Amino acid sequence: MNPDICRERENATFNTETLTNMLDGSAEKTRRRREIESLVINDPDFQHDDPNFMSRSERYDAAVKKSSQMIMKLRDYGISDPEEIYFYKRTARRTFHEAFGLHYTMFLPTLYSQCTPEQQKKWLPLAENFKALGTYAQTELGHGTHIRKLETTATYDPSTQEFVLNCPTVSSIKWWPGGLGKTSNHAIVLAQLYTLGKCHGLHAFIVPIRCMKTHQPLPGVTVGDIGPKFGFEEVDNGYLKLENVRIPRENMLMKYAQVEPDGSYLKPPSDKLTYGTMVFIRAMIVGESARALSKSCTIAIRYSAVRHQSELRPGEPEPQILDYQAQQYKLFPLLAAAYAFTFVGQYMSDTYHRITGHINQGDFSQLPELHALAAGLKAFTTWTANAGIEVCRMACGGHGYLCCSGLPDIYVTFTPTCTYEGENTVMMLQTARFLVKCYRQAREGQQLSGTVSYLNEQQRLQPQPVSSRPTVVNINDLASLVEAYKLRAAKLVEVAAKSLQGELQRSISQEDAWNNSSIELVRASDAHCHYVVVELFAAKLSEISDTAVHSVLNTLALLYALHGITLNSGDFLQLSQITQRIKALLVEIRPNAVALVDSFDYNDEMLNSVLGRYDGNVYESMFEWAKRSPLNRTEVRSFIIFNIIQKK
Ligand SMILES: CC(C)(COP(=O)(O)OP(=O)(O)OC[C@H]1O[C@@H](n2cnc3c(N)ncnc32)[C@H](O)[C@@H]1OP(=O)(O)O)[C@@H](O)C(=O)NCCC(=O)NCCSC(=O)CCCC(=O)O
Ligand SMILES: Cc1cc2nc3c(=O)[nH]c(=O)nc-3n(C[C@H](O)[C@H](O)[C@H](O)COP(=O)(O)OP(=O)(O)OC[C@H]3O[C@@H](n4cnc5c(N)ncnc54)[C@H](O)[C@@H]3O)c2cc1C
Repeated sequence: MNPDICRERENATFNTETLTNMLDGSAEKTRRRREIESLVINDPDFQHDDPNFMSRSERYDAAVKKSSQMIMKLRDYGISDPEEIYFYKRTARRTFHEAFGLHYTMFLPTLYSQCTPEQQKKWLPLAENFKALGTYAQTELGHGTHIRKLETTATYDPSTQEFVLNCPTVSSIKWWPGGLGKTSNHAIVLAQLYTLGKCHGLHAFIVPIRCMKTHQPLPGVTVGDIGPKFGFEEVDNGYLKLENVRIPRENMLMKYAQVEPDGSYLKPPSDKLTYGTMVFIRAMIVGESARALSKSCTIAIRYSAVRHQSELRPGEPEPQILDYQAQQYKLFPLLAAAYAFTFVGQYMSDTYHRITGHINQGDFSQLPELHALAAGLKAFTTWTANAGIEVCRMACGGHGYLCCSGLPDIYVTFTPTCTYEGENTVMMLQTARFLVKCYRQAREGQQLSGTVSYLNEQQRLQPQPVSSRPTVVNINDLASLVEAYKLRAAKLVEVAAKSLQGELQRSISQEDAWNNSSIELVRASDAHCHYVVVELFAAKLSEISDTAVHSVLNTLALLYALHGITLNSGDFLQLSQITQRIKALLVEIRPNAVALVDSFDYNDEMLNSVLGRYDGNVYESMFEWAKRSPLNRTEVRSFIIFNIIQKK
């Protein structure tokens, strides 16, 4: 064990196991998680070479093999709890995605949430036993964001009681769905529903695309892989062109909307229920932001504890780079954000399941807030985590640029979360739409609830414009900082609403007024989400009984809130002493930095990083890793070069 990293652990002021248990929910949950992870770690079937040493085809084949092995092994172990399956799979997958990913994350959830009981009886056994392997085909070449304009059509033929699926133009070709290129034999296809000559908008259909016996594309189906991407090497994101493909009427997901045998259409309680799977994934992505950022912080902070570089005081030994204030200022606010997003991810998942429980009982009243919250927090946390992973990579110097650091793979795998499942700017504008509506309701005296109730508060407190109020902040008191974030959010929502109003008074259209206020609208959503994150971090602290853990997390929460103020000082009165206070907090966190990342409890196999190894033996591991590179398997290439040189 590296002596530096041992010393770091001796200096910690709290028990990492206590914090790990808190993050897992209990000591028993930690035990069980580790037990499941060890099933993968000790399984020779999952010991393979680094995918970075493989070609794309080899990586795809290895990923499909691993997906199949996981299915068999989970059955053999009798692991069926979704959370335990997730622990098992994320340990086996490490940083990488899997070709079956969309089957689990979107195909199955869509069947669960949008099929009638009869349809579930038919499709769930097929899908749960992987006979029907599916993806979620919504995006087309011409449209990803604006789904009301998707062009694929599903036209009902009452004479045969079938839907005819068509991609009428090049721009209507389905493009991007994960697992579509080679893996899936079915797809949930989102298409414009036409029946009795009328278009009823976007609906979901189960479309067989490959033969379940031969895996060959079915008649009328053109399907394939869209080619190499920035990352996601294991995932066969694909294209799908449907030409007069007929499916039975029963293949339209009819929990909410129906087409009768004669072609008559029964409308759903809300036309946004078809969008439900996207809300689910957005809500879950918040937790993924926490995991990507916490893994990156674990790697960068452990490495910074063992890396010695430069000279702090002449004549003294080279210090650990973690002792540089500049290095602490890069990493510790991200460490604080990783903890904040971990708690927000838990809140978002709980809120999603609570509100969808009400929706399943027919109460749709909280759907707008769920959509706004999931959209905003997905955008807010992925933007922060995406930028943070790059900061962690660069904080590791040249070695951070090596694949064996794990950081390039974390980055290229995580970064599309800012685009897919709702492009982040578009998501922030969706949240803004909800906030402006709530602001107007508060102005009219309506009582708001949930995360927007502060808009009532600000109206009641003082009627004059929020933006004119002084901001007095006690920078050592988290409750006071939460108030500052609340006031900032209220102020920026008011600025955006007033911008819209001003544009409308110039008598331009609602749509142009909206577009001309987009900058304020996005900033209002960002401020709202930032307030929600700070508020939830503070609320979590009140649940912690262990004084040592409470103290270290309180320090992190203060750092997160104060650092956020310096990043947005234009919105807050710039409090000159904040920078000094931040410096003092960095010093406070320094002795606990390694223990704080240890508490995330990532085993080396999952972290997949020679820089972030638990034992800190970085250099030895890097050299061993490099020697395994395929380029080093033979000397032939240097022989070729030798020949070229001889010939000159
Ligand atoms: C941007 C919008 C939301 C706009 O939708 P629209 O129908 O044009 O609605 P609008 O006129 O803006 O607003 C009308 C109204 O619809 C509401 N609404 C919008 N979306 C939802 C929802 N999901 N749940 C509940 N309500 C929703 C809005 O809040 C509006 O409500 P309001 O009228 O203001 O009361 C939509 O086009 C959209 O969601 N675009 C993003 C598409 C997307 O997320 N694609 C993901 C494809 S799958 C994928 O990427 C997989 C990733 C891979 C992986 O996970 O591994
Ligand atoms: C790795 C990956 C996996 C994917 N997997 C799937 C999948 O499994 N299934 C699936 O159906 N799709 C999938 N997608 C597609 C993904 O959902 C879309 O790419 C995403 O929804 C963004 O849509 P777009 O590509 O059309 O971007 P665009 O909307 O064209 O975005 C381009 C720019 O236009 C801006 N813009 C667009 N509309 C507005 C607006 N109203 N106001 C302001 N600015 C706007 C955006 O902010 C952005 O800056 C995947 C994509 C990726 C990268």
